[in-house]
Amino acid sequence: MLSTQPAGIENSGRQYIHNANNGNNGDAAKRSPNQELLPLTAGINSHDHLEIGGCDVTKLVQQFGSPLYILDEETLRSACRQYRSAFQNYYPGEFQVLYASKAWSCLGVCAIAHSEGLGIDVVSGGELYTALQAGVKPEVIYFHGNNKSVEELSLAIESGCTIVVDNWYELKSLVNIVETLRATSLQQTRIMLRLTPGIDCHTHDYIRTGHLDSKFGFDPDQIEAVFAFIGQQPNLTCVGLHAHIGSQIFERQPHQDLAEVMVQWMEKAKSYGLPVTELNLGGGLGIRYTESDDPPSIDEWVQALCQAVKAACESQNLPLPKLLCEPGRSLIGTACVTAYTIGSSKTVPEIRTYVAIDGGMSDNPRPITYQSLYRAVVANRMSAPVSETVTVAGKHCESGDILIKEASLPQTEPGDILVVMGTGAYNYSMASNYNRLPRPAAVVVANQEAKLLLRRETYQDLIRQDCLPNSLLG
Ligand SMILES: Cc1ncc(COP(=O)(O)O)c(C=O)c1O
Ligand SMILES: N[C@@H](CCCC[NH3+])C(=O)O
Repeated sequence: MLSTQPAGIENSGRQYIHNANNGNNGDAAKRSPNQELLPLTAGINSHDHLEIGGCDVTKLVQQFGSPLYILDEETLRSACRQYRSAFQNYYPGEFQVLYASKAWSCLGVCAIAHSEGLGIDVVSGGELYTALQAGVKPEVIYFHGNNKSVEELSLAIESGCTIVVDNWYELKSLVNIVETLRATSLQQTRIMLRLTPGIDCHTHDYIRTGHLDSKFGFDPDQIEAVFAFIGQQPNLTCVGLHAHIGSQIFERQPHQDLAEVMVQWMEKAKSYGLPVTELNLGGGLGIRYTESDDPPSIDEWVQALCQAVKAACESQNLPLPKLLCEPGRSLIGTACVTAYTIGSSKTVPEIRTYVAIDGGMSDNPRPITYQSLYRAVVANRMSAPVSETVTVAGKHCESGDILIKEASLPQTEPGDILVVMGTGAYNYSMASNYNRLPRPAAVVVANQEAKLLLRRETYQDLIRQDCLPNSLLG
């Protein structure tokens, strides 16, 4: 077995692998994954290679190919446990943590989250199907979305999951569908209502959702009419209210404000006779993508949320609701890295050096979409001194296909393995086949073993859906 140095060692002058500055580097269970750059099990082995889950990253690439998503099971499980234990510590009522599977929906990830006692937030028929196929119980699946189709709503009703109703159009369609389905079988359908709370937060415009000018949810001026309407529906049980204000948030105040506003709406819903007992305050806790990112820990975030809900309920004299939250990024973001192989490079004198990798915007569209920042290390020479600032470019036919504009790296050469950190959330799930690149494989690593989570796509996969009418053949 290879000997391993802890990844938290101070590594000055070398590649940046020092994890969070929270003083807990030795004890993985206490480190909040969202405050780290690398997965909790990251280390350097005696070959000077990056190791994750006891697996040499360079060898994983040899075995499974490149690019490769590498998911550290311990980091994901630890984040799930930290969410649940924080609720146990700070919330005297019932609670349920959901994994927002939009961050990365696949069978293995849903199965891990579910095995840790988490439910699943889904936002499409495809995500719902994936969660069900992973063995997730419908009682802990919550179905979101601002334009669910009739087919999706029917699937949701038949599965028995809870539907988070987003707007009037959906509510009225739901009433009709439930009525039709009821002729054949059917219990009451559990719904929650998504409200637009009018709360702002500091994050990228595209990932803010709780401000008034948002496509999601019922506006405050519609809510009472919605409560009255639902009160008349014999087949729908409105069990609670939901709001989500945005993603990659480092402040705690917006969620505290949200708790206060939502508890007031709970009280109002009750005054219309709705049996609301559940309150879902969404996700949104940010993660550390670069050294300057400083999110609160999972524990701190949950504590703030719980205290705000308790205080609001006390002041309104309301019983504590069953409290739900639905984080995505802070559960899985840091648990995964992407390993690429370095190929060509190009120096534009006095401007920059481009170093190209064998993936790019198709496996990680976040930099081109949100100007997101990432950090990387050369995994096959971990103690090589950092000596240059280069621009890491993808291989797509697109000038904006730049993964990292200014990466501090040792001198690189073709064949080096570049590991980009923090790629667990919204990478695979937003991946595409642009330029007909096959999507990479993903492995889950633990205890020196790597198992396939997603097979690498083949060229055959790329044309699987293509049709070639005879009339087009010459
Ligand atoms: C409704 C809803 N819930 C949960 C999430 C998960 O957010 P995050 O990944 O920031 O925790 C999102 C994404 O922003 C969302 O839109
Ligand atoms: N896709 C976004 C997050 C959106 C969250 C969903 N509402 C990101 O990559 O940051």
